[in-house]
Amino acid sequence: MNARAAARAIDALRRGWAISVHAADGVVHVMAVEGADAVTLKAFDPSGKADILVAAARGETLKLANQLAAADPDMPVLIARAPWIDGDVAAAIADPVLDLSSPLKGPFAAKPLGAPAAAKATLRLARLAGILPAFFVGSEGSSEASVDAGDIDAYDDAAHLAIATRARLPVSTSETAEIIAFRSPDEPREHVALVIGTRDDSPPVVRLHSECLTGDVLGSLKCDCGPQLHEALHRIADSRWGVLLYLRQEGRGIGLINKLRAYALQDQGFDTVDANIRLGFAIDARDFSVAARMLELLGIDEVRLLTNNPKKVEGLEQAGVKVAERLPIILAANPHNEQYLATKRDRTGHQL
Ligand SMILES: Nc1nc2c(ncn2[C@@H]2O[C@H](COP(=O)(O)OP(=O)(O)OP(=O)(O)O)[C@@H](O)[C@H]2O)c(=O)[nH]1
Ligand SMILES: [Zn+2]
Repeated sequence: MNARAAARAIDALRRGWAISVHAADGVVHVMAVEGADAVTLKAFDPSGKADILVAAARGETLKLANQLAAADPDMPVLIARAPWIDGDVAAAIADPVLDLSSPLKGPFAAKPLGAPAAAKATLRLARLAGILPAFFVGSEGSSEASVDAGDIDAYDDAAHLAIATRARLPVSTSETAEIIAFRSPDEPREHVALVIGTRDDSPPVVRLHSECLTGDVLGSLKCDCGPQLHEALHRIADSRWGVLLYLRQEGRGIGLINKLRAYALQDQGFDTVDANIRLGFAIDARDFSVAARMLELLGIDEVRLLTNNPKKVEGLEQAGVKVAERLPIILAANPHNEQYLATKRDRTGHQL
């Protein structure tokens, strides 16, 4: 397994370059619909015959299903290219946010997938690259990067995460806090831990906070991230000792731009769960093994976890961290996040 190959493929996709994705059942040559322009598309697909690969959920909105959907509901859908599907139509196929402003014409037709495992691996790359899960699929041609399905899993593996550096960081809740930065050679996201208080043998109060640029930095009222972050720092500072893990898992792991696309869908009336599904992503794409690895590197094997999300407890325990206690972290709603919190309670099992 070669995480470098995945890194190159992700970089190429974000630049709009063609890549090939290999799996046991074959290979697909793809270019992200989102990254393509008239010139690059012409070079990739001179005769305008490249089909379009989309996530299962997007296929459903377009009233299409893959031939293997009965066995695997997550199986991507290959849309047959028709002469009227130009670059603009392809962009509208890729991006559900455009559904209201450019209603899709259709009818679309699904084609059998030549290499289902390679197609699924391609969609996993879309999430890692933070792009829409929609690709032109060309016939054999030159590609800028070549990646194997196994390489993609290696990229996501937290095993290579290591402590890069540490320093004192006085913060408003604790003048004696220490910040510890973590890095993996495989992928560019740098996670940090803030350790507060004096370490002893008791399990620390720990908060796993997933990055939310809009909530943490801009004071967004659409979610509860900013207030939860500050409340967590206070609760940790009031305990004997504790750790805040700041995880670079923006948008529950789909990236900032895709999260903002989910917000645009929320503007159209979809809730946070349906918006993710409509974009073609999991409801929650996070993997808490990164957090577990950070705790391991800090020498912590048992925690008192500040969360309302039972999946965080499960995720940590599965990754080998004992959760001695779950500490709720409940804050007052505001008119903009009332519905978001209700959806967390009713659809994602948060104990609110
Ligand atoms: N995709 C998506 N992500 C969102 C949305 N609103 C907030 N987020 C992201 O959700 C994450 C915040 O989740 P957390 O507060 O860590 O955890 P949680 O799952 O809500 O559980 P708690 O520990 O109970 O707070 C951040 O990465 C936010 O960017 C949304 O509408 N769509
Ligand atoms: Zn938020």
